[in-house]
Amino acid sequence: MKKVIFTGGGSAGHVTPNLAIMQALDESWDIAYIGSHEGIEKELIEKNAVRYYGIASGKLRRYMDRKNFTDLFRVAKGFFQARKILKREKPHVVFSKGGFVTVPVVAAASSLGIPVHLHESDFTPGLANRLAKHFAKTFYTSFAETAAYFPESSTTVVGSPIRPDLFTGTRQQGLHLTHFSRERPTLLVMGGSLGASKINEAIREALDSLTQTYQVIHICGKGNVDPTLQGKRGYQQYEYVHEDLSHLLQMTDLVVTRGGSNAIFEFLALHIPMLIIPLPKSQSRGDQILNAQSFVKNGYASMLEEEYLTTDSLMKEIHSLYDNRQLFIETMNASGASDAVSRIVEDLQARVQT
Ligand SMILES: CC(=O)N[C@H]1[C@@H](OP(=O)(O)OP(=O)(O)OC[C@H]2O[C@@H](n3ccc(=O)[nH]c3=O)[C@H](O)[C@@H]2O)O[C@H](CO)[C@@H](O)[C@@H]1O
Repeated sequence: MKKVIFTGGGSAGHVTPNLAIMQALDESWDIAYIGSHEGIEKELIEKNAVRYYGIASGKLRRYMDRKNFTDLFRVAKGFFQARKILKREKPHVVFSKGGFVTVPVVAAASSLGIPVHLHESDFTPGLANRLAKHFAKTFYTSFAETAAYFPESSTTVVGSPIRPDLFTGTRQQGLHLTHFSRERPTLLVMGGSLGASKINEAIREALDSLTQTYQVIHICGKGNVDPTLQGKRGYQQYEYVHEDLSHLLQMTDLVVTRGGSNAIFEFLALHIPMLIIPLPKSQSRGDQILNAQSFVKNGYASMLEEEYLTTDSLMKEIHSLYDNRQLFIETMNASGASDAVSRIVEDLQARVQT
């Protein structure tokens, strides 16, 4: 039997592309997963009935912190745990999606001569993938420009691996779940898989004005549901949405989102006009700003930087996006998004046959 081990975690963006590829592999494949003990990947993968191994994982930081020392030990521990799992499982190939937990896994795979395929979702590679690339043989990117960071001869621009079931929702089911009307436009707010407190605050401050025009679905992240707003007319909150997301997307007319690569490629594939409010440089390496700028340049999105986020600017941008929605939809329609999943699956098949 052909065997592949997937790895990736820390946030859903490092897991959902793995899920997309797993769903496309036929029954001739045996699949297992290595992630951290407590990350979101554990829940998302176990829900899909895939064999899951947790290993120790440490955060890799670019700055001085006392935890760097203890985390180095955790990474080393993770390496030996991963090696033991890989020796027992003997996969033909490891597929790595990024996130800190993947570094010891790909290092262990490389030490055992197991080929590693690696996918980078963001416009510029994160620290984990910058380290992991030294242990990988084959590279994939979502953005064309990102290929420059990897060896030319073994890198392919494939786009983002999107879960096939995200395309199978129905508007009818979405309306049923939300109890919304089919007459009014629906705005979906998605602040990244872990939520975005700044976006949550801004949306709630603008809620009375927003609900005069739109019905609002707000995915606000774990622990961020506001109980005082439960039952408010035209407003539905969710911490995180699993398989029902496809239905909510089918009834969505426009979206306000963080600049996480997977989310914005999904909206592009579904032709949903988007206003991106990227995670600012003060809280990140600025990758979401680059993701967003690339989408704005291509005419797929508009962008509002967090430092300019106020109730007024938010309302103005949302109305302008809605007024110009047809233009965005036509540009996204013409973009001809590539089929990342098929390309990666073909390569995995070929790897096992060689
Ligand atoms: C804070 C942080 O470090 N964010 C990073 C993280 O974002 P994050 O984890 O938010 O990742 P993305 O926005 O790329 O992807 C989120 C994924 O979760 C799914 N989803 C989300 C909410 C929900 O309720 N249900 C659901 O299924 C989305 O459909 C998508 O597939 O990884 C991305 C991909 O490397 C990066 O671009 C982001 O900068």
